[in-house]
Parts: sequence; C-alpha cells; structure tokens
Amino acid sequence: MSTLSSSAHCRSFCSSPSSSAYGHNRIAVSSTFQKQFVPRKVSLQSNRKTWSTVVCMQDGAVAARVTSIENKTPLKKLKDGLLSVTSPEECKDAAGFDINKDKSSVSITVVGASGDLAKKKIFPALFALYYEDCLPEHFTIFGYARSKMTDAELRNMVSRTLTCRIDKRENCGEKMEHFLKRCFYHSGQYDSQNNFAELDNKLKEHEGGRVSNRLFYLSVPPNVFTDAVRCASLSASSANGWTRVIVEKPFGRDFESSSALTKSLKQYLEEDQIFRIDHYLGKELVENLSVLRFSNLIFEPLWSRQYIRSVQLIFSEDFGTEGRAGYFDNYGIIRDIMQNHLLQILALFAMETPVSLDAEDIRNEKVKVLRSMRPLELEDVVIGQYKSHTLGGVTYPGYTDDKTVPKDSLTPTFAAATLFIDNARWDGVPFLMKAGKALHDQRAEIRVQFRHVPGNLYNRNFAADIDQATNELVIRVQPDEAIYLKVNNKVPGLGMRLESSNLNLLYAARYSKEIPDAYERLLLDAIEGERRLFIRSDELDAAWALFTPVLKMLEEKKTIPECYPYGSRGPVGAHYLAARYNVRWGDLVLEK
Ligand SMILES: NC(=O)C1=CN([C@@H]2O[C@H](COP(=O)(O)OP(=O)(O)OC[C@H]3O[C@@H](n4cnc5c(N)ncnc54)[C@H](OP(=O)(O)O)[C@@H]3O)[C@@H](O)[C@H]2O)C=CC1
Ligand SMILES: O=C1O[C@H](COP(=O)(O)O)[C@@H](O)[C@H](O)[C@H]1O
Repeated sequence: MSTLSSSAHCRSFCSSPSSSAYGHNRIAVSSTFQKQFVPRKVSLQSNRKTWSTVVCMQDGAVAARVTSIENKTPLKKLKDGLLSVTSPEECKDAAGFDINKDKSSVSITVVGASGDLAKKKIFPALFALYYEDCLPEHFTIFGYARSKMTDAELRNMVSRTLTCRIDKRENCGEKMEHFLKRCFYHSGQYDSQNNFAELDNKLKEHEGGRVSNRLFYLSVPPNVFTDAVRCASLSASSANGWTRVIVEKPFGRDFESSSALTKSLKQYLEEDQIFRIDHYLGKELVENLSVLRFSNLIFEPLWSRQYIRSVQLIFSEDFGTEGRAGYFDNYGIIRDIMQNHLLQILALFAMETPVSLDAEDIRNEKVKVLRSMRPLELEDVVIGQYKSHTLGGVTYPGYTDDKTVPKDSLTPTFAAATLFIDNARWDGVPFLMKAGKALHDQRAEIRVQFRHVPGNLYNRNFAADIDQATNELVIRVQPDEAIYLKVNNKVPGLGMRLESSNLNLLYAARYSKEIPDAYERLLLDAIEGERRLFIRSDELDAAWALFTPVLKMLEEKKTIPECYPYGSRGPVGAHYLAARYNVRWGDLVLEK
C-alpha cells in the first residue's frame, strides 16, 4: 500500500506516479530503491543553534541529508550525487513514506478572510485542494479579519463560494461538509499582537501537539501588510515547524515603495519565508511555457532575434473596474497588469535555459533577463481610459462614472508599450505589451511572430497580404487554453493558392481533466515550500526599475489618456506604436 503523504500523492497523481512534479534533479524512485531508503530524523544542538536534520540512509550509509537551522528553511545538501533533496518532504517523498506522519500539521490562516479575494479565490482553491486530497492529513484553516463572525458564519460565507469539480459531483456535498468542519474564524485587528496571540492559542489547540507548520495568506490591502506580518510573526509563528507568508500584490507603487515594503517585511521574516504571489505564474499555460521551450527540439533553435520578429503579450478584459475602482485608481493598468503579470510571462519567455528546474536557478535566469531590459521611455508607451458607450441599447459606464473615481482621474485603464531586451539573444526584437479593461473581449495570450521566409518561392501565391503570411505561434493562456501555430498551407485543389492555417492544440479537445485554478497550484506550492512560481525580491526590484521612470513621467507630465469606448478594441495609438516597429497586433487580425 502506498504511504506517500497527501500532497505527494496529489502531485504524483497529477503527474507520474514515480517522479516529482518538478524534477529538482530528482531521480525516479523505483520500488527497490524505496525499500533501501530509510529516512531518519535527528536533532542536534550546537552553541546557540538547534539543527534538525533529516538523513536519508541507504544500506546503512548517508545518501542525502537535509538540514534545517532553527526550524527555518532546509538547506540543500548533496552526497555522492545520489539524490538532491531540498526539504524533508522531498526526502520522505523520495523514500516513499512520511516520517512525520501523524506528527505534523499545517494551519492556513487567511488574513482578510471577509474580503473579496478570500471569498472569490482563496477558500474555493483550498476546497479544491481538499477535494483532490492534496492537503496534508492534519490541516486547519482559519479566517482572520476585523469583522465579527462566528465559525458558523464563516462556514456559511465560504460554503456559498464553493463549487465542485465537474467530473466528480457525487460526493461533493459530503466533501464540502468535511472541509467546512476544518474551517474556523478568529476576529482581530491587523495591528494587534494580542489578537494574534489569541489566534496562536487557537491554532495550538487544533495542532494538538504535532509539529506545527503555519501558512499566513495576506489577503488585505497593502497598507496593512507590515502590521499583519509583524503581529503574525511575533505572536503566531510556529514554535517548531515552518512559518510562511503569502503576500498579495501590489508590492508597492514604485521602486522606492516596493523596496521599503520589502525592508519592513524583512524585519520580521527571512526572504525564504515570503511568498510574493503573482497568480499568472500559476496559470496552466504559463507553467507550460518552459515545457514547450525546453522539452521540444523544434522551438528553442528558433527562440531568438534570428527568427523572431516580435513578441506580443496581450491582456484584455471585457468588463471595467466595477467594484475595485477604489484600489485601481491609485494604481492603473501598468501597475495592475503590466509590471507584474505580463512582465513575469515575458521573463519566463525570454530567459536563458536555467541550470535546473530548481526555484533559485529559474529565478536567477528571470532576474538576468529583467536586468538586461531597457527602462521604458515615454514615447514607447500609449495610455487610454474607457468612456461610456451604448451598445445594443445597453449603456456601459465610463471609468470616471464610477462614484469612487475622481471625475478628473488620469489613471490609465489601457496601456500599450514596447520593451527591449538588450542582450545577445533578443537585441532589437520588440516585445509589445498591451493590457486593458472594458475592451471588446477577454483574453490573455502570448503571440510570437516569426520573420519572413527569405526568398520565398511562393510569395505570389498568397491571396492575402504577404505580411500576414509569416508564421505565428500563439499561446492562449485564457480563455479556451490553446497553443496553435499558424503555418502556410496549400489550399487543396488543382491550383496553387496558399493560405494561413492553424496547427491547433486546443486543451478542451485534447484533455478531459479540468484545469486547476492558478490559486490552487500556488497554495499547494506554498504549503510544499516550492518557491519557483513566487517572486524573489531582486526580481521585484528589477521589475520596478523598468517601469518606475515612465510611471513617474506620466504622472509628473499629467499625460492625458486617449479615450476609447467601453467594449471597443482600445485606443488607435496602440496601432501606431506597433506600426513604428513594422508590426501588427496579432489579436486584431481576423483568424480562420
Ligand atoms: N480582489 C481581487 O480580485 C484581487 C485582489 N488582490 C489583492 O489581494 C488583497 C485583498 O484583496 P480584496 O479581497 O479584494 O480586498 P478587500 O478590499 O476586500 O479587503 C480584504 C479585507 O481587508 C479588510 N480591509 C479592507 N480595507 C481595509 C483597510 N483600509 N484597513 C484595514 N483592513 C481593511 C476587510 O476586512 P475586515 O474589515 O473584516 O477586517 C476586507 O474584507 C489586496 O492586496 C488586493 O490588492 C490581488 C489580485 C486580485
Ligand atoms: O491581478 C489582477 O488580475 C485580474 C485578472 O485575473 P484573471 O486571472 O481573472 O485573468 C484583474 O482583473 C485585476 O484587475 C488584477 O488586479
């Protein structure tokens, strides 16, 4: 019988039964290997430090050792190249059984549990993980916020947001009931150590003397981040396991405020306890980007200035800022979408091959590419703001019609920008970004436009503009996840007419399994201590360094955004921006 821990089961269930989801230089675990592998836990005491060591033994000899100092993050140790493990979980996982079974617990506290994100995303994601048996055996979920609520009221609130997986509805009600029984609530102020100490007592009761691992999810407005981290860290940290904090965006408004936030968080937390979330990194197709690039021979040789003419990162929503305009007006679309979600995708897209799939190796490569980028200039940016528009008898409100937005607000709800990476691979290739609210459709996609075929024998056989006859690889992140490649093809018949057609990998047609929500993946990663999809502080610095000068210029010059009607394709300025580099936005070309 398998004795894998819950999350190991979940990962292996989702990928392959004998290897980890990520690799980590790991070797596949054969059944004989499992038998030979004996993990032991020992505690050592030196002058001032407590060392807790998990040793994976093989035939009486040390095969791998994972050491945690003062119960902080384990250090990676390699012995004889046999196995590389970065956490006790990996050691036990590789060994095939859980040395801490029945001895450890995970408590997840959602700080700001009464809020929009908690209801919309965090509790449903936690339920989905529970549903898929991905949460550890001993877990407890606490909601924490100032609002007064009983456990029953929290459960009632959460139950209204839960949905079941399409393919397994039968026992859903039962699962929900069990899940809700593991959810509790504690009301407190975000700046009260006493209130967090009360939470600590409640957590201890639920942990029942087991090793306590604690995850705090900061789902509160940014002005509360530091207080909440101070109080959680001083009054409710785990005494004998790990303590991790997921921090939601925005991580500051510019380079300076972001650095100040990092500095204040680091008064209470080590960098490796901070999990800065960018939920786009948890999306299935963003996760697949590296797989596409690095595990297919056909793409990587083309992935450079030699063959790629432009790369486009496009985000659009067909609704406005309704409900979140109070937050949005202080940030705008560049900070809301470009500086984080689109830039993170760009970094993954453009980075060099990492040494391994280890979090630090990947994040090192992302930082390198971000630091090779040219800070944005004012002339490389177009901004817009949506206005009221009547369509089919329905009048859609303009951005400044929202009561929480000042009438003279210059906050952009749309932006397009051209970025450049000044390195050998990407020199001169325009990376075009476009993000907007209240546009004609909802989509997030990456478009890779390839160069012309030199001396193309078939130029005269295209019915359409030759400019549209170049190959384009489209990675559609959402909706209707797909990867398709536009190729030129002969129209069947006696003549010789060519047209562009799609080689299409449409996920819904290829895979029957429902795609997990990004928050599910990221929460599971945080529980497992996997940092690969979270933003390291130097990545964040590099991202802000790129955008801060232009954001300041736009604000200082009080640049007036170009108007565009609600539900339109955005301001025309975006077309001119692309045209300057002899490029067209791929999403505006009619696709067959
Ligand atoms: N909602 C979304 O779609 C997204 C949100 N985010 C980020 O996630 C975090 C949470 O977002 P969201 O849930 O929308 O935020 P909310 O505005 O809903 O705030 C969450 C909770 O924080 C408390 N709160 C609200 N305002 C204040 C304040 N001024 N001072 C102290 N406490 C306050 C409230 O709880 P109580 O009064 O009970 O204490 C509220 O229920 C934010 O940082 C946001 O930027 C990121 C991506 C998307
Ligand atoms: O972070 C944010 O993302 C959402 C879009 O996320 P999605 O997963 O629904 O595509 C966006 O609406 C919001 O403005 C922004 O803060």
